[in-house]
Amino acid sequence: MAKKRTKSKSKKTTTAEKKVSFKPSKQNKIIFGSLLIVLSIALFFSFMSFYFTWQEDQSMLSQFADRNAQASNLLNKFGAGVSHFFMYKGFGLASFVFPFLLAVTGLYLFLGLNGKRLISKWIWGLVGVIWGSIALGFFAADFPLLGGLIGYEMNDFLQDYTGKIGVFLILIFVLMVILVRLFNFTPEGFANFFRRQKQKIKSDFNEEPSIHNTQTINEDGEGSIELSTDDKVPEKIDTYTHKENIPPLNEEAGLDVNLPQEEESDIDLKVEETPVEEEETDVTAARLVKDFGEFDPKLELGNYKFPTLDLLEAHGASGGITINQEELEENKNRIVSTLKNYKIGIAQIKATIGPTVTLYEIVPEAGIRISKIKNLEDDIALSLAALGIRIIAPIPGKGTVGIEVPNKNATIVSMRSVIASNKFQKAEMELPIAFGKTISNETFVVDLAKMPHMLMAGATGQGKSVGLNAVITSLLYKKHPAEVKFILVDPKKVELTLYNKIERHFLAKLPDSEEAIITDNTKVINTLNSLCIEMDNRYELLKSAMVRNVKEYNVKFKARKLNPNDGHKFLPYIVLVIDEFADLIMTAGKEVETPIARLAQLARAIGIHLIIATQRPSVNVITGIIKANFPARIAFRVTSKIDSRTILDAQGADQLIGRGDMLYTQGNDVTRLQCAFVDTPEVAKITEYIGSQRAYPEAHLLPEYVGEESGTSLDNDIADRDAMFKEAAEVIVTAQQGSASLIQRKLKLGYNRAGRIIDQLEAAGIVGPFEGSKARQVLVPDMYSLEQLLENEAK
Ligand SMILES: Nc1ncnc2c1ncn2[C@@H]1O[C@H](COP(=O)(O)OP(=O)(O)OP(=O)(O)O)[C@@H](O)[C@H]1O
Repeated sequence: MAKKRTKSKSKKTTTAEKKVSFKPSKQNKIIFGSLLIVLSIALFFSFMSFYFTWQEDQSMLSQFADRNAQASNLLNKFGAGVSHFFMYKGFGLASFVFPFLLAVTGLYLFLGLNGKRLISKWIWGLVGVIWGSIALGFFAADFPLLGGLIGYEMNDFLQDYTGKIGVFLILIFVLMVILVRLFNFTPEGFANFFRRQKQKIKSDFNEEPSIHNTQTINEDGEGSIELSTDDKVPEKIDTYTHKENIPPLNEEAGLDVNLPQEEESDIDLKVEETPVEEEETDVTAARLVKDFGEFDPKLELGNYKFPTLDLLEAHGASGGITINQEELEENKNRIVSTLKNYKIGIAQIKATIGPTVTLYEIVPEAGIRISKIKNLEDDIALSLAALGIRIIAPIPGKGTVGIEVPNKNATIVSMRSVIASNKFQKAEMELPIAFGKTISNETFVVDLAKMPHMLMAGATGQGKSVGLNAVITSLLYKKHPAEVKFILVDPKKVELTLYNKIERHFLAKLPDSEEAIITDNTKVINTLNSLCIEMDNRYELLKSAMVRNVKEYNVKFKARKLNPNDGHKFLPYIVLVIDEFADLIMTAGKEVETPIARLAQLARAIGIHLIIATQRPSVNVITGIIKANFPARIAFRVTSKIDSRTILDAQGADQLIGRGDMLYTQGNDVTRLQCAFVDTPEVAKITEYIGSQRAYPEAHLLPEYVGEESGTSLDNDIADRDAMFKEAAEVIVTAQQGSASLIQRKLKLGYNRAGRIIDQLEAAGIVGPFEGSKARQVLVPDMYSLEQLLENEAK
């Protein structure tokens, strides 16, 4: 019932929001765009014909309503009237800018382009109209139609104050502003342009010899290669040959004389050309951004609404912590008297009240050894009759010793309160996670992208699943579906199933799998290997884009500096969550450890982050290699000191009180936190809210991974070989790297075909057998050996 009610509620809100939205639909944009284009054509023809027919049509203007009266304008009375208004009474010749602006606006709407730049086009257009009409206003006495009435009046008005020369200077200044702002005019650019023109004119005198020279280069072997690249940039050839022709020998155009000089001029040429080429890509990108705006990855789900706060419960803790003064005093007195029993004097004591634990910071009297206090942990716990006492001696960065004492009545830290906190809302992080609150009741927000991977462990029932939900929820509240994708592995089959509803928004899966959430351990191996392929692909993309990490890559892609035709695309973050990692290691063992370690080592730069959770924090699960690559670790309560050491390399997790009480470390410091509580019904509501919105057609697809068992056809039948077999073999041998993704990339093939070719290469003895996530060994050392091998086969 309750679910139904929330469903209908969310439906209601979406329809209400739909009504309020004034955004025109795509169809309306096309219709309106076409109208503007037609109108602009009509205006253009009206204006054109106005110049020939205006005198005849003068008398028509007063007879607009008379159906029998006809005007000579191409668009009859409409054309005559509108043109009279714009051209005669308005801005004269400059009015032609209006049909142009209307046409551009119409095209933007018609093609559904991003209209951000349109406003500036209109502003500059209007500036141009005013400038033109004032400038042409100078000729109003002889040709009144050039500047129109407004142009004349404005010119006259300005002349009354500044005189003719003054108006002229003002116009020159405004022209300068237009040139600089609109056309990026610079004195150097102007000089370059002038120089280029000069060279062009010079070369026109030497046309014949220049043809001669190009031919010489063509005949030369190397020359022909140069030419093919030059073809794209014809200017290069021109400059190249023109420079050639500048020497005084132009009349004879002796080939031998000219060629050595080529080298000399080449140096000049390179110095000039290189920056121009660099600028070219930047200029193209800037032009694209100007015309279409920055690339917006969120556009496809432009109407996506982030989950609202009211989907989360306050858990009765919105008012903050209730301080029990008596409890505070009592604990303080007990601590002081216990220490006194052991002859430890206290100079000062201070309490910081957290949601579950209160920290008593003491400054011992001079001469007291800190280790003495540390050893009294159990005695203090006994005298306070409380579980979960932890002594931090000394507190890092402070000259004090901390004693953490659990509160009698712990306050639940609701997910709602941490999500609503300023710290989270204003967090400028790539993947912000609001874990909960610290001992001083501050919201604790960290960036998963910086961690860059996280290990979460704790005995059963201590809050691990809630912790995982808190992490995922944080990201769902902050990230658009285009920006982050989750891969969820849930061997328990019940913990993460709720996220099925957001499969087409936020989840990623293998192309051939039905379920996005992986519950079968054997399938995890394929997913991990596929992620390794994704990682390799992403590294290739980063390399070709010449950036160091995914953030820079996406910035460059958004600025349209990377061409999607070269395989570039917006790269969302991928977060792999594995619940019950111990279970996975038990069933799949080494096979998963290797790709996980590889991902953990290399994936940070390319936006793949791993979160693994386990309730069995033993050394054969959390192995050295895993630990080394997971610097961010979270420990919920564990049963033994050894477990605590396995997770954190420090004790303390055994002294936690459970129910979300946790220790977090990202290197050296260990922070005690109360994990935010998000209950299953809340997660259900959030996923329902997201799931009911428009989604992508399917879950984000990971690269296909062809496992060992699928490469069965190892028969070495030459006739059955792929048409690209030889090319692929050459690629593999040249690169000395036997990977299907290399073939895929270089030969632009699908993964399945590339996989088949790799199998055929294996059958032919060119690459070695499958070696998990590693590339196969290449058995042929060089191209010569390859040719011989293939020739022998053919015999
Ligand atoms: N942050 C929290 N605040 C308050 N209570 C919590 C918190 N986290 C967990 N709990 C309580 O502890 C119970 C168990 O939590 P949870 O299901 O997350 O444990 P778990 O470690 O995942 O257990 P298992 O390993 O069996 O899945 C919850 O039902 C809840 O009542």
